[in-house]
Amino acid sequence: MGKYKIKTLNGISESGLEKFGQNFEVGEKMDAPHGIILRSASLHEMEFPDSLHCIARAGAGVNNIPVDKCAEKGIVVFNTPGANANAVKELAIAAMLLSSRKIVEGINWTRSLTGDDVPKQVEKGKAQFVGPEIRDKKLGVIGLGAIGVMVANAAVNMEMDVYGYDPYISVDHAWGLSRSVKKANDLKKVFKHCDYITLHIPLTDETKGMLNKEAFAQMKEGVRIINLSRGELVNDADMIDALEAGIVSEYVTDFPNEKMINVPGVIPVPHLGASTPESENNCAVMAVLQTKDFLENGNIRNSVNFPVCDMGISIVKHRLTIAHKNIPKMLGQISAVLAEQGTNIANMINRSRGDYAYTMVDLEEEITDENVKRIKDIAGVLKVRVI
Ligand SMILES: NC(=O)C1=CN([C@@H]2O[C@H](COP(=O)(O)OP(=O)(O)OC[C@H]3O[C@@H](n4cnc5c(N)ncnc54)[C@H](O)[C@@H]3O)[C@@H](O)[C@H]2O)C=CC1
Ligand SMILES: O=C(O)C(=O)COP(=O)(O)O
Repeated sequence: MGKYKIKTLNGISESGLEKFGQNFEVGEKMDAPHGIILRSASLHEMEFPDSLHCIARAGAGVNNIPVDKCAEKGIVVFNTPGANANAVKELAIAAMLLSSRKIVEGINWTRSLTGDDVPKQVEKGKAQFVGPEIRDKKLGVIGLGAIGVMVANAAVNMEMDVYGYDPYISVDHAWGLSRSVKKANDLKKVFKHCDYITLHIPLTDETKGMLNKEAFAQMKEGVRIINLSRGELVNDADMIDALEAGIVSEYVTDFPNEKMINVPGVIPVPHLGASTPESENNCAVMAVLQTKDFLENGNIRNSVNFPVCDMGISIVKHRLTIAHKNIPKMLGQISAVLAEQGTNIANMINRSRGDYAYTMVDLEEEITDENVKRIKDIAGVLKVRVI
């Protein structure tokens, strides 16, 4: 076959793209791509061509991708877990300090000073920018994944009293969490006790609008809220009311919109969470290597809609990969087609995840086009590739 075609959306770091190598053609304009690599661009309105096998989000959040629609078409969606977590952790710490110490107002005021006695004006005027330290304050971390764990641990190191809430925490992340972080069994505990609350959860149907009127009503007066996760996790109208009422004293958001940018107490940041050279490189390298391994060998790592499935480098005549529904009799029907052709199966694995499954078959002989079509026609088969 010819070269694999990769379409890029958003600026993807060159240090990642160069890892594709000779077998790949990469560019913003690409007809009938086999893969797409992107950051935050929305794919919700995009029509996916039949050629498309995979989409890689160089980053964490996949709410810009119609993940279920992709699964239905057998398109594997990847992300790059943890690759930008340190960048977001550092901004979260900065955000807590920005929300406390009136740094932005102070800088803006200082820049407005004129005359030849600026040092004198500074000393006289600084009293208006007093703000509290974060040490000994209570911080609630909602979501203890790659970022939340790092933020919680860093806050412990800054001598904060940290509460963590995550009903779905993974074993690995639980292992990484400082023992000083207190477990909050419900959000009420976080809302009631915390002076700072930081969100590190994905945007899903469950989490949309999590911080709303009811939530604000339970919070400590003057709470500072950090949202480097997604704008829609917070109900904007309710946040504006909570700011006006003094329940929330400061709201740092990495996802500002036209309603919020000039509201007093809002500190709007232009989605800078992952904007460091280190995290842009990490994400791009991971997204590229996962895409390359999938297209060249059919292996799946870090997908958000298909299971982990890995048979190493393909060294046989042909490797067949089949994305299909997780329903009975699939393996039997696939192997029946191969048996009828008299083809020996050298190796085969099948993995499932929720409603979807993935099967890889190494064959010692070529499979005929007709038999590939027969496998494609099995009810429940979503996509078949011969590598
Ligand atoms: N501002 C930026 O540039 C960036 C923003 N993000 C956002 O941060 C989010 C988190 O990123 P990671 O920590 O890397 O993801 P992650 O998948 O490692 O962690 C998410 C955590 O949230 C937990 N969670 C899910 N639903 C929850 C709920 N209802 N209540 C409490 N916890 C819940 C999960 O169990 C998981 O531990 C991303 O989904 C993305 O939206 C991520 C990277 C950069
Ligand atoms: O990884 C994420 O979820 C982010 O929000 C980062 O977005 P970006 O890649 O900087 O457009």
